[in-house]
Amino acid sequence: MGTISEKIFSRASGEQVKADEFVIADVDYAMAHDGTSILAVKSFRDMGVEKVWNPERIVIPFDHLAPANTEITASLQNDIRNWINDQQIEHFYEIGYGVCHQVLPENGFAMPGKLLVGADSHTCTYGAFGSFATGVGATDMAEIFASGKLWFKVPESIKITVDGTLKNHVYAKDLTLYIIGKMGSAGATYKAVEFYGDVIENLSMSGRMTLCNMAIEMGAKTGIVPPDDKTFEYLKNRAVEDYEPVYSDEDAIYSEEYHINADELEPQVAKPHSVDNVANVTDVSGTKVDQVFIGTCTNGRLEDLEVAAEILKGKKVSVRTIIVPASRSTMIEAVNNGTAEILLDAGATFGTPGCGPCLGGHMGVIGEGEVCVSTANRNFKGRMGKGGYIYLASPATAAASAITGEIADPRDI
Ligand SMILES: CC(C)[C@H](C(=O)O)[C@@H](O)C(=O)O
Ligand code: SF4
Repeated sequence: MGTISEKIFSRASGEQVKADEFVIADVDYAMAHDGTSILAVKSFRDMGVEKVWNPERIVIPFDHLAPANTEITASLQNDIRNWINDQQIEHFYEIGYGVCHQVLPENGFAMPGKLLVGADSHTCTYGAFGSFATGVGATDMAEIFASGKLWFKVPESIKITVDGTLKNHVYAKDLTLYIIGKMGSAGATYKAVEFYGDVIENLSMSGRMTLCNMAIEMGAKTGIVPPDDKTFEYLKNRAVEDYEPVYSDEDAIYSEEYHINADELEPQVAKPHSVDNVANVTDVSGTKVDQVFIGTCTNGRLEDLEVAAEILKGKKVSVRTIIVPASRSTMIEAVNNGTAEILLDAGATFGTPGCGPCLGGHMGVIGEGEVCVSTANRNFKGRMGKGGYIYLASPATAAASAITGEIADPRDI
C-alpha cells in the first residue's frame, strides 16, 4: 500500500519502503546538460573512476549555452564532448536539438514507474509521465555516473485535486502559477506532489509537463501525474524500454490534500521577483513591456507556439519578441504547419532551440530597468539580466502583451 513515490522507490531500492525512510536506489536514467556536466565530469574525474556505470543510461543534451557564447564556454563544451566520446555515451544531443526537459520525453526516456535523476532542478518535468524524476547537484550526479545509484529520503506526498473546466484563454500555465501562488515557494518542500481531477486528466501531455515542470518552484522534490491513455499514446513508438505504470493505492497516506475548482480561474502572472508573487493578469495589465520571450522547458512546445500564433495571427508585435522552440522537432512541426510563418509575419524572431535567454546567458538578455514577459518558470532578480523585471505568464498572455507593448489579457485581443 503506498503512494506512487513509495512504490517507485521500493522497486528501485529492492525493499518495501515508506515515506521518510532512507534508501539507496538504482537510477534508471541520468541526465546532465552542458551547464552541469562540466562540474559533474570534474567530480567524476576527481573520484578516480575510469568508466561510467552504464553509458546507455546517461543522457546529455547541450542546451543552456548552446551554441556557445564565449571562447571559454566553447572550450569547456569541447572537453565534455571528448569525455562523452571516451565514455561511449550514445545519448548525446548536440546544440540545437532542444531543451533537456523536452529532449528526454521526446526521445522516450520519461516513462511511468521509472526513476530519473537530472543535474537540473526542472527534471521534475518528467513526472508528467508518471515517473519519479528529480534534480540533484553536479557532485551527486558524479556519484550516479560512477555507480548508477544515489541515496534518497523517500518523500511524503501531497495530493492536489483540480476539478472544473478551464475557461477560454486559461491554460495549464495559469493553473500552475495559481497553485504556486497558493502553496508558496516553499509550500511543498521535499514533498512529491501528485495531481488528480478532471482538469488534470483533460490536460494534454504538453500541459501536464508545464504543471510538473514548476513543482520545484513550490519546493517539491517532484510533481507527478498518474499515467493514463494519453501518456501511453505519447510513448507509443517512443519509449526506449518496457515500463510498468504505478498508481497510488486508495489508502495511500498523504501529508496534505488540497482541492481546487478551476471554473473561475483567470489568466495569471507571477510578478517580479518571486515565482509565488502571483496575481490575476488584470491586476497588472497596462504595465509597460520591453521584451516578450516565448519558449523554455515550461512553455516552448508546439501547443504553446500554436497558442501564441492564434493570438498573433494577422497582427504585429510592438516590442521585440523572441521565440525559442523547446526542440528541433517542435521547430520543424511549427514550420510545417504554418505556425512559424504566422509568428514571423507578426514580427517575432526565432532563436536556436534550447534554453535561449531563460537563464540570462545569451540570446535575449534584458537591460537595467527593462521588463520582460516570459513563459519560463523563474523570475528571480537579475535572472535574465541585472536590473531587469520578469513577469511569468502563459504563451497567450505573452503574445497578447507583445501586440500591445504592455501586459495584456489574452481575452481582450
Ligand atoms: C543551470 C541549471 C543548474 C539550472 C537549474 O538547475 O535549474 C537552470 O536550468 C535553471 O533553470 O535555473
Ligand atoms: S529552459 Fe530555463 S528553466 Fe528550463 S532547463 Fe533551460 S534554463 Fe532551466
